[in-house]
Amino acid sequence: MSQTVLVEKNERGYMKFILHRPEKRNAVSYQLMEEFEAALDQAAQDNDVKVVVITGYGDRAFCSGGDLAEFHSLYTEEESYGMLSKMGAILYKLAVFKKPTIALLNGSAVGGGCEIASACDFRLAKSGVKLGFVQASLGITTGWGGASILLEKIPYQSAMKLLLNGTIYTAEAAKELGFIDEVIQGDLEEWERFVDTILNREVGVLMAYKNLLINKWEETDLKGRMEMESRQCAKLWETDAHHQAVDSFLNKTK
Ligand SMILES: CCCC(=O)SCCNC(=O)CCNC(=O)[C@H](O)C(C)(C)COP(=O)(O)OP(=O)(O)OC[C@H]1O[C@@H](n2cnc3c(N)ncnc32)[C@H](O)[C@@H]1OP(=O)(O)O
Repeated sequence: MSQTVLVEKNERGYMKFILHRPEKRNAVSYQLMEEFEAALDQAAQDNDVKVVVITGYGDRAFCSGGDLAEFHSLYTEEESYGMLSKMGAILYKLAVFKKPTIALLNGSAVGGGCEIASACDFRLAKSGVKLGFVQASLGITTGWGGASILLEKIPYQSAMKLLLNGTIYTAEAAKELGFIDEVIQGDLEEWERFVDTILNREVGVLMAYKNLLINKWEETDLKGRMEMESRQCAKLWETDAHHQAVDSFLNKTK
């Protein structure tokens, strides 16, 4: 079975996680969850790593969210809660990761792909990339805690617009809403300029600032709010509206 998260360490002081399921547009499977969590642990323990960067393999997708085919076998509230809370716990770990994190949107970010991006400290996107919290159009909500995290990061009017509409935005429109920090024109490798200054800072300084956020989120029980979000999503998961929407995606004719 091939690796679903490629890990590259750069001598400049960052570690890149590359979501690697191109035939599924880098959708999140159980295997990917395991490898993603292991990569986070590896980066946390490596003192040379100052920044973690998450991106997708290829130029089509950052991440297309949960693997709709693999997770379609989860039918009931309880079955889906197991999967949702598992990835939710990993995204909490990403949100409270002790060093700065960046989502580098090389291609489409849909559904849970936007939840992963929300859990990072910064979101950079290639010009023209499409993204959206499409869960509402599938009869569910964000289920990995992504809305609770998003509400911590951008003005609530913008967050509610992204979540309630459940539609696709361009990177440029998402920047207007504050979701994307920088749109990269031309060569995606230009993203490195964004971290030039940060990588010159002492790791202790980076971690101390991050710790301020982590303390706040511990005090305001971000973890509990994310678990509640997974529970709410699980209730919607077992509705006909959701199962029909997923059937329709999986049975689409090209
Ligand atoms: C569980 C937490 C909440 C969630 O994440 S719910 C899932 C939300 N995600 C979606 O609805 C994503 C649906 N996918 C898309 O909209 C598009 O595939 C996307 C990402 C814009 C990329 O478009 P294109 O580049 O044109 O690629 P495509 O549609 O032809 O897809 C290529 C192959 O990948 C597959 N794929 C894409 N997203 C997937 C997914 N999430 N789960 C499982 N399979 C997925 C798709 O079925 C297609 O497979 P095949 O080549 O027809 O066998």
